[in-house]
Amino acid sequence: ADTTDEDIAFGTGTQQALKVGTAKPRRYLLYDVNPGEGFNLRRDVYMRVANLVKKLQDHQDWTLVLPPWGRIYHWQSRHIAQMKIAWSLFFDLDSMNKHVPVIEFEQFLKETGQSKIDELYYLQRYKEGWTDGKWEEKLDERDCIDTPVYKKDSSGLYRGFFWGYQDVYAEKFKCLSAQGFAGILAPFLLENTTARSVFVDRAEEILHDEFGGKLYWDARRSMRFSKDLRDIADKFRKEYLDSDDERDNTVLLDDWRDMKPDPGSAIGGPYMAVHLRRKDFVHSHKKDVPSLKEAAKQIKKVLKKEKLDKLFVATDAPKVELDELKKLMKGKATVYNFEPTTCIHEKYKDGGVAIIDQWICTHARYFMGTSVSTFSFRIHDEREILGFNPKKTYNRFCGDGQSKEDCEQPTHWKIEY
Ligand SMILES: C[C@@H]1O[C@H](OP(=O)(O)OP(=O)(O)OC[C@H]2O[C@@H](n3cnc4c(=O)[nH]c(N)nc43)[C@H](O)[C@@H]2O)[C@@H](O)[C@H](O)[C@@H]1O
Repeated sequence: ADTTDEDIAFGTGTQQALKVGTAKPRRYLLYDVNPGEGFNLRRDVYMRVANLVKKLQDHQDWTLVLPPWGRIYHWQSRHIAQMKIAWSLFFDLDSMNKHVPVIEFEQFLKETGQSKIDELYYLQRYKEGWTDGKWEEKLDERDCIDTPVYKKDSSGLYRGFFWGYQDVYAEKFKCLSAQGFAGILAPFLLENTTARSVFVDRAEEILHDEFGGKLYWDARRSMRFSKDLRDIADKFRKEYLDSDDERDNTVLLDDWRDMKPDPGSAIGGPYMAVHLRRKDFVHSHKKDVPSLKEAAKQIKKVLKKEKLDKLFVATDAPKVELDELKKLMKGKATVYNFEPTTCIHEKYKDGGVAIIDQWICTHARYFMGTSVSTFSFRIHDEREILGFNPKKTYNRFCGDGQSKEDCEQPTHWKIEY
């Protein structure tokens, strides 16, 4: 079963001498997420798929192809080109590669020398929902529930958005009803198909194999931000917030696998940071998202308790709201927010600016986020990785008039090393 094309070509007599030729050819797993999802949920889906690749790697040589960034609803700066963005603009690919092999989509095109994806599977739920009210893991080829976003052209090839690469097509397309953990796809990919490149779209349909387990955290820890973005954020910390890694005890070792700080060892810079998610959250999470007046009240309470007088605000709020918050904080704290230069904004785009905000929040002495925002959750993880005291991390704003019991604080997820 392990015979490869090379073995056949060279015949069995030369097999001994050509051991090197017995390696199976590299297979590629591509994936994408529902277009409506935001940046930080997409990062979570990456981790699920990365750990699927980890599983596949036990059997065959699979490489994960990273879906170019673009067309994200929240990236609203229309004057900036925000398509076909490489992962390396945001993340440190060397770090990610220490967990599983990953390449950019353009590298995939180069390596395969064509614009073809062999097989495309579009994940969807089961039309009938759970059978007998029971949840079970299952995976089946089914008719598409919704009208497919990929269409057959006159030569029988499947065309679609493919991240804006117009030449790209898939040779085969199927809808796949999936209910279960990411690993459910492993037997399917190993046994039901021999295609060299397989694209799984709507990968958010599958769940983490072991949420909060060692592999979960390995994938998470490997997802370091790019050095450029960290440097910009670090410069801001130093210039405005009296914060640097030596003093704050947040030194980053070159290799994430070597990092295992004692919980509570990271002190952070002498400022409080908040992630104040506004826009759609103001309406969609009304109960849990405070008015600006209430937010200011809650911030002041912490500043007093923590004896801090600097506040860093990360927010998607329009300028008028931020100005209002600044007014409300007058006399209690100096308020800082990161405003990119045109050059930084154009180069690193809305995604990069958001990462800079996250990295500054990560290094604060005390952090308070917004309920159920994945943007805040990723800051929690980052602070956990650096070794902050969980009491200074897992905090969130409460809604106006929300009782303490109703304002459940975020869960503390401990790293499994
Ligand atoms: C309910 C769901 O909420 C999810 O949002 P949620 O988890 O907060 O978090 P994200 O999935 O990251 O989406 C929010 C996006 O808004 C921008 N944004 C939010 N807060 C900040 C901030 O403090 N600074 C900067 N620079 N940008 C911010 C940024 O582009 C970020 O990726 C959405 O992704 C889903 O589409 C859905 O709406």
